[in-house]
Amino acid sequence: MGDHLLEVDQLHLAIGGTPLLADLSFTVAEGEVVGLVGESGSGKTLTGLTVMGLLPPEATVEGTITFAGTDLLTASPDQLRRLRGNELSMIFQEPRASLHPARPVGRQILDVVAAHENVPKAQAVDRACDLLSQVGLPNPRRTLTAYTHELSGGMCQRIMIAMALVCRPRLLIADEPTTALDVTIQAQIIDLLHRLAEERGLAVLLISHNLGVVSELCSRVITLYCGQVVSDTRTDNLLRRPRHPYPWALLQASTVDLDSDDTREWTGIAGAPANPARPPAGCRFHPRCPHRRDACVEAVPDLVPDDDNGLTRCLRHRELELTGVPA
Ligand SMILES: Nc1ncnc2c1ncn2[C@@H]1O[C@H](COP(=O)(O)OP(=O)(O)OP(=O)(O)O)[C@@H](O)[C@H]1O
Repeated sequence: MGDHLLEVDQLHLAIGGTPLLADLSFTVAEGEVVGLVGESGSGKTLTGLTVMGLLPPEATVEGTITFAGTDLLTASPDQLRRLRGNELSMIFQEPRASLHPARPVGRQILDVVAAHENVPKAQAVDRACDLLSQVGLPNPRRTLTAYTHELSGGMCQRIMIAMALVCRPRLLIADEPTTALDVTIQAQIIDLLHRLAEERGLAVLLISHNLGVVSELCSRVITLYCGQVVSDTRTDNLLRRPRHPYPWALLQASTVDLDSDDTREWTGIAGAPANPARPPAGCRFHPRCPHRRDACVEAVPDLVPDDDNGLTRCLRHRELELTGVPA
């Protein structure tokens, strides 16, 4: 396990005494592009914020988060600043909300460059232009003088990605980076992330509820349900033959079609998501699971190796024959 860039182990998170993430464990290797999926409220964003150390003061965290060999939960403030400022970056769903509306975007990018690199202004401008070209923005010098209201959502997201790249991160946590964008622009942002991952060896943790996005970009998918990992497996295996009834239900409920350009968002599955503050006894998914047995109500399943070299949290994962989506 030592060669993982990020290793989250038995993470428990509570905010104001309310448990929200439970026994969460996963890894991301150097250069790996991994999806983190689940319905709204399953804990995806909180997982990203916990790794970034962006939690409110009333949060309590247990477990370990090791990034490039350093435990982020016990590291000194200096170490954390260095890692979180330089090697770890996060981008969010609403790029416009992350940018200041009354300052030219160039000023905001130059602030980030200045915070990371001690270079003269002309060189900082060159560096900002170079980053804007790298994220596919035409006419970077003109873009530097623009305000967010003059730019499209896709352009704002490219600018956020450029700002995340200033510090040459090894891991980018991208939280629903395409959700607020129309389908054509979504595809362009996915292509951009794909190119950056390949060219820079950048590891990406892609948070999404969109199976299409995840299947195009990610080699592995981690599925969260009610603050827990229920499945962690290669994307092709998940699509071909899910081992856990929750990702299976997500696939069935989705309009995933690997040959079409539709938005491929899942349309919801029967029943309401369980509340991590008051999780059901036994398997947290059992109240919604069409495959449950009495044992599922009583015993808490562990996340265990499955027959695909993945991990599954289901007592019945070896006996269930769940169908995926056509290749
Ligand atoms: N600061 C907070 N204080 C208390 N509860 C919170 C806080 N932030 C999030 N939660 C709760 O934690 C749970 C997980 O939230 P999170 O935002 O991680 O979900 P998500 O999977 O990212 O969902 P979405 O797709 O809607 O963004 C939700 O029930 C949410 O209401």
